[in-house]
Amino acid sequence: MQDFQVVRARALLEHAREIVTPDQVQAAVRHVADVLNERFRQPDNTTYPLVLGVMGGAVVFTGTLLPQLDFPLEFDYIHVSRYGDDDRGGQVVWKVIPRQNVAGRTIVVLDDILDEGETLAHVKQRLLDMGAAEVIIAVFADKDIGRRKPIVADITGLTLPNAFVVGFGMDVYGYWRNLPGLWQIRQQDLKPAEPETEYPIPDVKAPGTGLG
Ligand SMILES: O=P(O)(O)OC[C@H]1O[C@H](OP(=O)(O)OP(=O)(O)O)[C@H](O)[C@@H]1O
Ligand SMILES: Nc1nc2[nH]cnc2c(=O)[nH]1
Repeated sequence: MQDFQVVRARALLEHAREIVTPDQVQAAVRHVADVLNERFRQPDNTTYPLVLGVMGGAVVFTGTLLPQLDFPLEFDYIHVSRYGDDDRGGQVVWKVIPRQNVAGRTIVVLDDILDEGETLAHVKQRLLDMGAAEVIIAVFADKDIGRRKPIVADITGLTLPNAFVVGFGMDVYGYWRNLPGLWQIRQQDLKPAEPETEYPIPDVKAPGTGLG
């Protein structure tokens, strides 16, 4: 079983293409840090933001970014998943909800990727419903999907083409969150879409045919 995992993980990466180098990744994180520092480091700033990393994908982004922030902050995480081990999004599932009282506070939400935007739109709305005064969305990457999204990030590290990527916290079927750069997975290595459930068409006879 473990052999299978290793072989499958390696095969996926063998056919993948690096589209963002580790240096470019670090520059993107630096950019997000610079914008946040500019926003909160001013001497007259009295806001003590609650920074929430969206687990699991944001774990690497969060761990890289936090030591680059130079203002007082409180950190915690929330855990939300929409893709599970799949390469297509489904329902937003909350695994850990915000534990602090967010009412009246400025919240900075950190996530690895803004793709269709469903996850972060949902997270932002929930925080606002809980009384947050302000929700700032900072993403490592924003994917150019060629259509409108339900949310726009306030701070973006870099923009990606419309392809499924892994690395820097992002996984394919659970693999390769640990890569320091971003890799595009070959399209044919992604699972085909689930076929629509097909229901048998009932054999309806016209009335009066004498059948059935
Ligand atoms: O913009 P969307 O289309 O909603 O997709 C973005 C979300 O997808 C990923 O999470 P995922 O559900 O894969 O869980 P993970 O963080 O555990 O990988 C990623 O971390 C974002 O939270
Ligand atoms: N790994 C990964 N997770 C995602 N979640 C939403 N989009 C993506 C993506 O391109 N790659």
